[in-house]
Amino acid sequence: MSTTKHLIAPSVLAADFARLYDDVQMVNNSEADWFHIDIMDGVFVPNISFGFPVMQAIAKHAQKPLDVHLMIVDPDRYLKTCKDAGAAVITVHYEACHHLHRTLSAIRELGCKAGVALNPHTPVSLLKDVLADLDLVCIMSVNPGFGGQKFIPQTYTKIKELRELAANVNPALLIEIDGGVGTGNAAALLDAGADVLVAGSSVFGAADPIVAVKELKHIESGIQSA
Ligand SMILES: O=C(CO)[C@H](O)[C@H](O)COP(=O)(O)O
Ligand SMILES: [Co+2]
Repeated sequence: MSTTKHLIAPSVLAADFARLYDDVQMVNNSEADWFHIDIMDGVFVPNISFGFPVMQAIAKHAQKPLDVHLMIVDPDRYLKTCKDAGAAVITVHYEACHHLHRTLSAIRELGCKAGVALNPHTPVSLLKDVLADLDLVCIMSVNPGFGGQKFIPQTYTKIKELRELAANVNPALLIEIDGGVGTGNAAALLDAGADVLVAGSSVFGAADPIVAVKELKHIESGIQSA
């Protein structure tokens, strides 16, 4: 039986913030691999989610790595705070960085995995000269700022383009898809070359979130592994 290689990262943005401890335990007890933590500043995106004190509270009880998605301007200001609050992966937005190579080096110097997120309008080709300095690229399949939005189909092409671009420079690069992911598009995303699936509303909005995670975890890519 082929073991699934892809990772599932439930987005806490879609959790019940009035019962956050219970939702953290749900993720701990599920087959999820990471916690996806969406930090929004109301400037880079037209929404404010939560900050580092809430992230620290999640980290206290989380039994899986925290995959932090910084949707904030000038993220260099908060890299150490983010690390100290428990981040394992820190993803900054390409569109929010003036000196991306320096920011990625700073994330790695903190001991975290370095990720870059691309808005739907941002081509993967812009990452050409930093691909070797990256552990993860988060391809936004919605416009960032809100959960529960409609998946943007152009994402499939972007995944294939990125996989090709990174093939020689960084074959181990993790491609993460964030926004509108569920059982309806997961197999096609894996076929296109995705490694990590972020899922907010399709998990926390499900009748049984544990089952929803299990279904995403056990979805097989249609392409037989070589
Ligand atoms: O980064 C995000 C929004 O900016 C969220 O991670 C993303 O939307 C996941 O939520 P959903 O699965 O409900 O779309
Ligand atoms: Co996100």
